[in-house]
Amino acid sequence: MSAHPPPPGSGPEGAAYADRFAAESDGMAAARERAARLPGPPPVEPAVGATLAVLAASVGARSVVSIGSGGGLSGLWLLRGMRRDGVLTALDGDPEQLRAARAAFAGAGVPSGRTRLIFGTPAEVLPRFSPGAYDMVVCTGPPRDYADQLGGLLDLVRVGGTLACHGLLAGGRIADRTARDPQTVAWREITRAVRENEDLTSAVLPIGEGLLVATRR
Ligand SMILES: C[S@@+](CC[C@H](N)C(=O)[O-])C[C@H]1O[C@@H](n2cnc3c(N)ncnc32)[C@H](O)[C@@H]1O
Repeated sequence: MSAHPPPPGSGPEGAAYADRFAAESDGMAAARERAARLPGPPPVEPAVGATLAVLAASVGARSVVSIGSGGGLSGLWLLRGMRRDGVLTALDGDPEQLRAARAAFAGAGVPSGRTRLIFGTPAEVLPRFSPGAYDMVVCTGPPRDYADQLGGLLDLVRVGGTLACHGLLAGGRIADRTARDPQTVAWREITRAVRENEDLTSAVLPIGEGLLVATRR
């Protein structure tokens, strides 16, 4: 199938507008500043955060798992969209990132009972979670670190719930069939598994570094 030409308004100007449209709270701005001082990949762009919030709201999310808490920015966006009694479970393999996420949630006035921060990798932590018990699972870490756990992550999502994975368009290599670097290979595995899963309806949203979304039918 041939690709359509990009519509007017897409590209950098469209992306900048989408980020401006997604107004971040003071707590989010503080979390972004704190995250910028940490080593490691940057937090999600405002437009991606806002999309995560919309997805959380659209599934009436009460329970969300976030793989790769980072400094808590995506968590704050998710909490904005979740029900007021919802609980966000966020895990990260870096204690410094978890500390930053804890500070971000406290600084934004999030009641402590609404977040559960867990140190560990998906492989270590997933066995503790109940299959089918989550309205949404969000992955923002490097795909190599959870590609082999994708089945387990999908099992967490209830029928009608949503999986969102951020970063697949970073570097523009996924569409390049000759690209063989480990991150691109991991993204290919993830996108193929999601697209071929008949229990999922999926799409790629070209916002931020690319958001793969899939809803369990
Ligand atoms: C892009 S950052 C997350 C940004 C965050 N979601 C936000 O928007 O604020 C990716 C995070 O994944 C974490 N991470 C990377 N590999 C991991 C692994 N194997 N297990 C758990 N966390 C991991 C990193 O420590 C980092 O904090």
